Amino acid sequence: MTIASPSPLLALDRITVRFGGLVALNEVTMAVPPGTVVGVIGPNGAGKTTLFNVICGFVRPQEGSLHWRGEQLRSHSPRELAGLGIARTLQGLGLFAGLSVLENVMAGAQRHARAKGFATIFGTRKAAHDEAALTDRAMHVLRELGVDQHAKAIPRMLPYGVQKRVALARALVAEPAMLLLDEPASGLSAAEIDELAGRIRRFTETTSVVVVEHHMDLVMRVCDHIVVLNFGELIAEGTPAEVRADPLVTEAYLGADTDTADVSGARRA
Ligand SMILES: Nc1ncnc2c1ncn2[C@@H]1O[C@H](COP(=O)(O)OP(=O)(O)OP(=O)(O)O)[C@@H](O)[C@H]1O
Repeated sequence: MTIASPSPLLALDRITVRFGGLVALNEVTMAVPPGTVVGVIGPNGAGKTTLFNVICGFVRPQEGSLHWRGEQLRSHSPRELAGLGIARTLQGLGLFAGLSVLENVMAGAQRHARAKGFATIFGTRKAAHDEAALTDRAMHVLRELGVDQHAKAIPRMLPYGVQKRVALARALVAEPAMLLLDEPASGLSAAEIDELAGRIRRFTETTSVVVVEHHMDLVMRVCDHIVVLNFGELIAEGTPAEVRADPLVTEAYLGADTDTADVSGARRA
């Protein structure tokens, strides 16, 4: 498969974002075909988060266009993502502190239900039925991610890796056509990253995934296609093997001050 496959779910065409005089993204073009994992990588300040925010509708590009399922998104907002079939996890976990794990995940499902127009009217028999269905669905996703035993817990009392899975469950419960993951590996142990890699590959049975990630090992293992940004420019793209072999990519990472500068994809101890 190549990125030029017909009918991508999401297509970005020459997206340019400027913050004052700074060009955070310069004519970046990329596509996300159905059933694929697309990675966005690049050194610090390359424009990854800005790209993620453009897709989410947090940042409006000055130039260029986005198409979702062939239709142009002119001024979508983050609130409209669920209705489009897009779910996201953010760098911060973004879990509701006062809600249990199950309630957090149900909040994700309710956002989806509202977006689909199944408004819940509390106190009716239908509402009780909807509530039960949402609970079932939320429990099912928690079970799939191996954290259902924590359903009644308050998230902050749980290990960070478990909280990350809860945040993932909250995104997945909406049954998105596309899942946006911002640094899903950050703060996880090597064993947890292994598990996450397997899980992301399994997601492609039902959803496309866009992953913005510093952790090179994860990106190289899970992505079908990788887009490399540097100073807002798309400097390389291709399969993990192509990106790994691209001298421009190595050059961009040289001097990068993080331990993620190794683009060989070799696992670090
Ligand atoms: N709201 C903003 N206002 C001004 N400049 C911004 C804003 N957001 C990002 N930038 C700048 O745009 C450039 C790209 O930033 P961005 O956060 O997208 O990079 P990144 O690749 O996600 O970096 P990192 O890996 O460090 O998170 C940087 O120079 C950053 O300082």
